[in-house]
Amino acid sequence: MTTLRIADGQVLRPDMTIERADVLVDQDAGTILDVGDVDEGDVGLDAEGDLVIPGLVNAHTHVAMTLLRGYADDKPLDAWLQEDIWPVEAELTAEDVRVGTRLGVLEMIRSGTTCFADMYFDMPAVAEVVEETGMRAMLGYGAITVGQDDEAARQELQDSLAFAKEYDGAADGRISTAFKPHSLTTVGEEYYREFVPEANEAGLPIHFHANETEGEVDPLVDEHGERPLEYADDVGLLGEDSFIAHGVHTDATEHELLAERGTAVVHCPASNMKLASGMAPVQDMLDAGVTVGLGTDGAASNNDLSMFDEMRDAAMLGKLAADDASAVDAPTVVEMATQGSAAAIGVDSGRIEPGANADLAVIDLDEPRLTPGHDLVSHLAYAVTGSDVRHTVCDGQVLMRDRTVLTLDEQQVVQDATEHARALVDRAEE
Ligand SMILES: CSC[C@H]1O[C@@H](n2cnc3c(O)ncnc32)[C@H](O)[C@@H]1O
Ligand SMILES: [Zn+2]
Repeated sequence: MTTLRIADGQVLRPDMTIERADVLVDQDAGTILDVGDVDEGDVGLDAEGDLVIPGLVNAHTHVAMTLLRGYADDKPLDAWLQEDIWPVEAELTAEDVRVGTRLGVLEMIRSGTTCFADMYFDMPAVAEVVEETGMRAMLGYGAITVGQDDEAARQELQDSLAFAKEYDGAADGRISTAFKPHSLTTVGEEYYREFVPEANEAGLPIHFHANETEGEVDPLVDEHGERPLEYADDVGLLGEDSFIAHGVHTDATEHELLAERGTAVVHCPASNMKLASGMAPVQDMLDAGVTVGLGTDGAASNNDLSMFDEMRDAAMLGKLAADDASAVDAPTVVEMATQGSAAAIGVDSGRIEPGANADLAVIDLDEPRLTPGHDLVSHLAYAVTGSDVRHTVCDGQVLMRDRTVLTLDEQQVVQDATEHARALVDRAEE
């Protein structure tokens, strides 16, 4: 057995306590073997003076949108998508998606994220990047039927199902998949009624955007005579493995429904603030027993993929939404970015315990901004930034050692992304 010992760090345990310990990893199985005083195995990563945390789980993103970072800002969701994003996305090639995904994965590895849930186009290209970079991911093709004739609409949903069936378990099990219709408003009811049973029969999780803006709720209520998530439940979308993105404009009835069905919510605070979509009632959801994870959404509505920024935003916005400074506290957001996100997307990561996936990040605490160290969980939520991450490990393999990413050529990735982004925008503006 090949092992990796992460020695002498301060380790964040699943109950949000911190203890000095070594972490021993089985690199063949990609799992954690032991946490404590471990003598066996050579020291693979020195973590003395560092904080060892579970790799962060970005539970909702569109990674290749890194190519559109800063392309269109300061608009609400509908105008942003329709006037700027969808026209340029119509010009995307599979190579653009590959290059943009490499840039996003580079950013994530550098900021301690080891797993992400992606919904986008050209998903085989995303899967290739996951395979080559050693990340873990939960992938799905985002199907949209509005504006399509019946044949094209049905093809969209078939494509989403086919990708999910073909790629589940790829990259030595690091890829899992879901059926991912884009949203409750961009996929017609008849298509949900036809294709959701097939996804359920195939045992596929389902992921979609829901209740993101106030403007989308009223038309859904008018059309279906019930709250959006009641409608989602009627068409079979709310299962135990399913997870929705955003859930900003949700009420108590919907929280109860989500908790009953075991459907998780992925909170995307930065995107919700930037697009002025609103403040999700996160503390209410948690109090109702809903599993809540955290996601960055795409880099064009954030504008980065750092889960540390997302934790801070979630804590700050959660307090404003609840009008209560004690709401969505530091341990809660750290739990959301680790165990909550992992549970939402169905991966056994997000906790440093024997048996769990060996997905870890090591944070350098030797930084004025992180001094003094009264409470390291508070630091994780409010003070650590992505650049404090020193080592990143996924599936037992070291992806970044001493701030050098080992599975990507950083300079090449940045150069390719710059060129592809420029050419993409030129094509769109021709
Ligand atoms: C069909 S692939 C995914 C699709 O979603 C778009 N998108 C990016 N951010 C958001 C958001 O906040 N709400 C809804 N849709 C979003 C992305 O640009 C792709 O077109
Ligand atoms: Zn999204």
